Amino acid sequence: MQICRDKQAMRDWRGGQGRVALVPTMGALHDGHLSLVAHARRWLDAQGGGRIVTSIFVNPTQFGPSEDLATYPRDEENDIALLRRAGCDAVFLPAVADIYRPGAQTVVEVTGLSRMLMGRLRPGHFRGVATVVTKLFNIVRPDAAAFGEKDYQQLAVIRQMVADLDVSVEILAVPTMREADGLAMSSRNRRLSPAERAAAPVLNRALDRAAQMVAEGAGLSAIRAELRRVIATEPLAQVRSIDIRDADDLSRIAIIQAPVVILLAVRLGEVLLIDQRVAHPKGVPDVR
Ligand SMILES: Nc1ncnc2c1ncn2[C@@H]1O[C@H](COP(=O)(O)OP(=O)(O)OP(=O)(O)O)[C@@H](O)[C@H]1O
Ligand SMILES: CC(C)(CO)[C@@H](O)C(=O)[O-]
Ligand code: BAL
Repeated sequence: MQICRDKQAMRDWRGGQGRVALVPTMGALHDGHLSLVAHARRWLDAQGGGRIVTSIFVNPTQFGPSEDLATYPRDEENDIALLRRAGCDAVFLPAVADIYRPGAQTVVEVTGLSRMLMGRLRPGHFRGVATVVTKLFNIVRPDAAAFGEKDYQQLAVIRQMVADLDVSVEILAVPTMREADGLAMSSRNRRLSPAERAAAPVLNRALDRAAQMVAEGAGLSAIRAELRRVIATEPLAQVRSIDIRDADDLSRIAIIQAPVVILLAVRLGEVLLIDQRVAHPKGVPDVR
């Protein structure tokens, strides 16, 4: 596996390759990330083969001033070993100064989608994400890039950016990998205390219950109340946001007539966890 520590090394390696799929990450890798690598491999195989690049870059511009940039988990040695074992072909590990040159003035912002939901909780977050993903696409020039459905709004932002700016990268959406007790895998799970970790599967339990209610034809306010009730069974869990939106464009809905996405942001101690579930009302087939 080729290790590229700056963008020139990445470009040099990329120049000699054919088809490439990119897996953008912030490191501290877990099986969820490795499922993105496996998904990228299946996509490449279906196209006749190619190489996988995983990027590891804790992107400062997507963290707000009071967020966890300084404490974000980092584990480079283990990440490299995991990627080698997973059959990744190259890893891109740039320094912040290599990605953000002094005097840079240009940003990429998906205006509508970035200002709602997590964008309200984390102002500027999706501008940072869209900007760094654009830069990664320009450096690596991938044919496809894999993103997890766990970060549902991020996936929507990237899809919108790619469509709006005519970026010729195919976006691969990968289902959420979970621990045996249902907790969505996340690098931030490492920062949970044992008691917080024990409480954390409540997000998945609440989402299961809400999806069942959607299928049974329940209304929005009853589903929201039930989500709050289930989460309140764990006193350590503090709800930051509960949203039920159109699954395609994340727009607000008055009644549930089409597939919806249920989005949760819940704080456990210092850690903000997110999870989501797409749910289908009775009689509306899953055609997504
Ligand atoms: N459990 C998971 N299953 C599938 N994909 C995942 C999972 N967790 C993260 N991803 C995806 O991996 C990519 C990189 O995410 P990132 O490095 O931020 O990891 P993370 O575990 O989501 O970390 P964080 O704790 O910041 O949420 C994103 O596309 C994200 O959606
Ligand atoms: C897509 C991403 C790598 C951009 O920094 C990040 O937001 C993430 O890890 O999901
Ligand atoms: N997985 C999303 C990256 C972030 O929380 O900043």
